[in-house]
Amino acid sequence: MASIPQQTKLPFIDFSNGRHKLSPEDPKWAALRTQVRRAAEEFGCFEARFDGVPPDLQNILIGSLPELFDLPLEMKLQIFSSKAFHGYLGQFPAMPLYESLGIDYSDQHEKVEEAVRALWPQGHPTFSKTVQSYSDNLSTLYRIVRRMILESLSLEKYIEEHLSTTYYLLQVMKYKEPQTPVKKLGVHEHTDRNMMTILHQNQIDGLEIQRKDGEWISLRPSQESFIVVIGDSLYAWTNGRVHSANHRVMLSGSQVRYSVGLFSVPKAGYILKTPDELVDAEHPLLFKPFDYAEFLKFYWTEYVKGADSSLKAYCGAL
Ligand SMILES: O=C(O)CCC(=O)C(=O)O
Ligand SMILES: [Fe+2]
Repeated sequence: MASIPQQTKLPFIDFSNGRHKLSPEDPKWAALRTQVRRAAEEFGCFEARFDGVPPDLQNILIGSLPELFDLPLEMKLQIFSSKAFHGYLGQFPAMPLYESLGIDYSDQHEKVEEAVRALWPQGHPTFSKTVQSYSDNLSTLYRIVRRMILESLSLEKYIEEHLSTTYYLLQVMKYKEPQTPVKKLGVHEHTDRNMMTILHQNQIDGLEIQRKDGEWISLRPSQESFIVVIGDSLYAWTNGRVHSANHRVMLSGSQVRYSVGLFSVPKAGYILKTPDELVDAEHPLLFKPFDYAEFLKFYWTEYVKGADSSLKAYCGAL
């Protein structure tokens, strides 16, 4: 196959649709779907403009993060969850700038209340409401992208199953100011393990995405934009038809960076299995069926040992 020169910029896809929710009946749906498929295949990532989350809501959420991260460490540790990578993460010697807090089922009122009460025993209605409605609004973009990818593979029949077997985790992140003109590590390079992640940041850049040819691109998303990242679970489910983007955070300067990620995560007990339609002589099965929660346990145990904790090491089929 002739090699196509790689774009140096991340694809930008505009999902904004005024007062109407974008739907498959919309005249521009098919053209957007082509862009999504191409970006998912080539980069595993793209910048999205989406007007389904009011800018105020984005600003209130990002604006509430200093108060949250200023809480004493003991309080933040309260929402440490038993699941690896959920709850409070931070104090890593290898990533000293990074701290994050995750709220499982962040589109559901009771779950958010429970997490918030661990931080503020009296409750914090503004924060709870913001988290929930941000997750709820942004999940629409997730559903649109997911539908477009499945349609582009002629696998519409799996859409409902996909949506009912994943849940949302909202992770908020803080990166301390590095105080240096030379870039310092915020988060080491990785692929996301879940299905898909939608990121938003304050105006401090730092996210970098690796192209398939190995080059790193520094992203400069506009203030209203989101960055959509495909994770290993969707890469596995599609038998490699979409790419999961390797990415990292590198920071310089004297300002604190805050970011927010909405992660769509397969529910525990659900067995992720590549549909037979995507397996043939040209596309041999890449991964055996797996339970995501079990994979995460494996990931964490192997990771702390410094061993290969990739999805391939866990359930690679080749
Ligand atoms: O802070 C960011 O923009 C990205 C963080 C990230 O890659 C992650 O939490 O998986
Ligand atoms: Fe990530």
